[in-house]
Amino acid sequence: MTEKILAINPGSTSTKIAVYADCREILTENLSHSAEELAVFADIMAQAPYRLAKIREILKHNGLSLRDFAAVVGRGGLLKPMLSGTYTVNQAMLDDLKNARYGAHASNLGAILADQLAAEASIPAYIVDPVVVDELDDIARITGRPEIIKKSVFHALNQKATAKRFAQSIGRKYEDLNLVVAHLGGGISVGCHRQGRVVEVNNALDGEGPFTPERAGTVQAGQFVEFVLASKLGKGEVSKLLAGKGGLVACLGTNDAREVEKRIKSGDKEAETVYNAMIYQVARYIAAAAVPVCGKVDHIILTGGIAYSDYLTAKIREYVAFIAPVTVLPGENELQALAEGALRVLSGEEQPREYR
Ligand SMILES: Nc1ncnc2c1ncn2[C@@H]1O[C@H](COP(=O)(O)OP(=O)(O)O)[C@@H](O)[C@H]1O
Ligand SMILES: CCCC(=O)OP(=O)(O)O
Repeated sequence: MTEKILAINPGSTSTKIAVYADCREILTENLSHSAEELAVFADIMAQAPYRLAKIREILKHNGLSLRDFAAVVGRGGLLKPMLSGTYTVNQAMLDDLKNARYGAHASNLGAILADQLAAEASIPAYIVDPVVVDELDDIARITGRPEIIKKSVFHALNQKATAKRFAQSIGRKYEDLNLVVAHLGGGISVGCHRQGRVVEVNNALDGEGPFTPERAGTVQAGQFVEFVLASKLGKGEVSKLLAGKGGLVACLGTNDAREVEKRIKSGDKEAETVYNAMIYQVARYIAAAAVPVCGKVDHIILTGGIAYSDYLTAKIREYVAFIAPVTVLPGENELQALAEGALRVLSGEEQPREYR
């Protein structure tokens, strides 16, 4: 029997949804939310009714009822560190997300929206490979301050789905390869996938890694402390300096890499200098991600929205081709990966995991 799945991927500036009949996509929509639209909400949780109404409109417009679905699946947000897999949305998870117990990010809405819609049709709600999938080697967790332990926060869903798809495309098993995967989007994460496990990756949300369209990435800690103390900003505002108002937003006033490239083409030297610096930082993190496998990288994969840029991918290739061949798989496979994760559970191929 054909199982219909509703997949929901809330991002910082968009809500992407898709409907799958088994693994076949029959509808996809990408709703952009402008900064002005979102500015009226006090925090991310307050956006839930607004985003929910938009999803309902799409379903109605396409003649779909929640009763048509076997399950709803959402992107997984900031929760406790978790193993890769499909999780049933439960009360413990909803409580942690609603209270932003492990931090606030748009992905926190994935389980909340999936749960609300699924409850109305008495069908299950799931999340798959949340941003807190943790497969780090223990050595990667240690920092020079014993009270600060590195956390794994990255584009786990797209990184793992893209890496598995790449392995399949070359007739190899994901678990037999050493891959470096760079997700290049609003946030950027660069992971070392050693035989099916992401043993090292920058924390994409928390001031670690290359700077990005909207994040500061790694900044020199001493200077940052001085700046924050002198600024007298509150916690929320300081967090925004790192994620939301950092990177290209801070340096060039836009989070749109396409706009930056237009400026470069029209001779804007400042845009060129900043964008090239971001590219250089991504390349450095790719080289660093070769360390856990002592340089024995089978392949480097560039993915995410900015990987559509020939300008950027050509420059990264130039920097890192000495390590391993580079393949560009632009965009993200997140909605498909969500649907596949739900289907594996519905078909009995995989047991859903429980969040405790
Ligand atoms: N053809 C393109 N060339 C360069 N940048 C692009 C292109 N298409 C999308 N982008 C950029 O990709 C970024 C968003 O990537 P995406 O992976 O969708 O983000 P997120 O990680 O927030 O889901 C934006 O900065 C956007 O400008
Ligand atoms: C929270 C880590 C994943 C991430 O950065 O997602 P976006 O790039 O979609 O903000």
